[in-house]
Amino acid sequence: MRNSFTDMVACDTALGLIAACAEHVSMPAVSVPLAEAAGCVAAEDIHALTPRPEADISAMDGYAFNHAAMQAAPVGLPVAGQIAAGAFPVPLPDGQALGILTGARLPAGADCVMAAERMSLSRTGYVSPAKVLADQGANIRRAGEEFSSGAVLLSKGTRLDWRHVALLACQGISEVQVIRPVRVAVVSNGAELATDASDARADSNSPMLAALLREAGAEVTLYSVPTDNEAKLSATLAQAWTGVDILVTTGGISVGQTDHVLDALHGLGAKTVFRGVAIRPGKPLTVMAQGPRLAFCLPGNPGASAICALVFLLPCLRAIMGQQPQAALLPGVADFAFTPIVSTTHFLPVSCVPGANGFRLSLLPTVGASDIIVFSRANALLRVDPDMPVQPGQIRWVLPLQPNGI
Ligand SMILES: Nc1nc2c(c(=O)[nH]1)N[C@H]1C(S)=C(S)[C@@H](COP(=O)(O)OP(=O)(O)OC[C@H]3O[C@@H](n4cnc5c(N)ncnc54)[C@H](O)[C@@H]3O)O[C@H]1N2
Ligand code: MOO
Repeated sequence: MRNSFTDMVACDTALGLIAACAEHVSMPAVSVPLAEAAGCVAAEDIHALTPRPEADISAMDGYAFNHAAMQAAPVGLPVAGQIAAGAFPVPLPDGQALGILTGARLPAGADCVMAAERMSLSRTGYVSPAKVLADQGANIRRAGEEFSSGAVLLSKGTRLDWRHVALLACQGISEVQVIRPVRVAVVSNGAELATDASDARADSNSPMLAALLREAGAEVTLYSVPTDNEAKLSATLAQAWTGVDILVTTGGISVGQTDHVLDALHGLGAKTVFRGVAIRPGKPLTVMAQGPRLAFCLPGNPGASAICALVFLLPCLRAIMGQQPQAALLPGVADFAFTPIVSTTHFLPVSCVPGANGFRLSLLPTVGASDIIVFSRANALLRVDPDMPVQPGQIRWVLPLQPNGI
């Protein structure tokens, strides 16, 4: 089978087969300290334990008083004391005002707060509005106005970031149930990766894939097999696949005499999910499975490896971790034409920059599947299906390449 692409599948067929495999893989929930939860995926819906604010509180540093009492007091109300956040206040004494600080709980009996700079304080200790009396209820943040107890704060499958950390921290939550990160082993191979090879090449795919996978929330272990020896490759693949959820290989899957990855995986009992995809670049992409454990065999050409990881591997990872498989796409207006070759889905690195009518998409010059630098010049990836040639002026949707969007 190694030397054949006769059973190559279409792009969407490959995505469908991967999605079906991902359904058989599930990650257990684990508890992590909130401080370490950014980047993890929530394993359950999280509900508010308490309303926010928990009680009626002051929105200003100023004075709390009873509106009717202030209205009826020609020289204002005597200030009986001060309430700061952190202490439970005594009820407002009848016919008096209390100094109050931002965030402090409103004392029973008070129904209005005015900012200190809008009040006059007499030498005798009476406080009154400097100009106009604020409305009843002014400057009070009501209990539960942001959310009530039991409200859904975040849903299962949410990838946590600083926003969710703040939300959970305000509830006093210090531990979160998250989906255990998918464990991935990345194995590069090839005699040219040996540092002492007479024509040595640097391994750029392993660090690239590790960075992509870690960004997506995976736990990554790297292995290198800097030789074309099939037995050594097989031994490392067996070791790498033990205890991980996904094995990722890069290189050694085409039709060359030294391309041993697929045979080695067969030897380890793996079955082919698909061999080859009608895409460019990335045609040799092959996925294999052994029970619920998946092996993504990516091409060695760095550009092809990156695109296969972005388009096929990361959606699988997200699905396994309970997230939407497809990352959000952005619309832009193409300023170029591109005609795909027959029956082939192309992936084009493009630049996506703000223009007069939304984002403008421009094709970047590339030398093809081996190109690395084009990904530093591009900030998005455009999928072009065989029946959807690109025309200038057309709106097309692109996948942002940077983790924080464009
Ligand atoms: N007769 C054919 N030859 C090739 C075909 C084909 O259909 N018929 N397909 C081509 C395509 S498309 C691709 S893509 C490559 C994929 O080949 P492999 O996956 O077997 O990759 P290698 O041959 O091992 O390496 C290709 C290229 O990539 C470099 N490489 C490999 N690993 C790394 C790494 N970890 N970091 C950086 N660069 C790496 C390697 O040095 C080669 O230059 O096959 C075509 N050939
Ligand atoms: O598809 Mo290969 O991945 O063109 O270089």
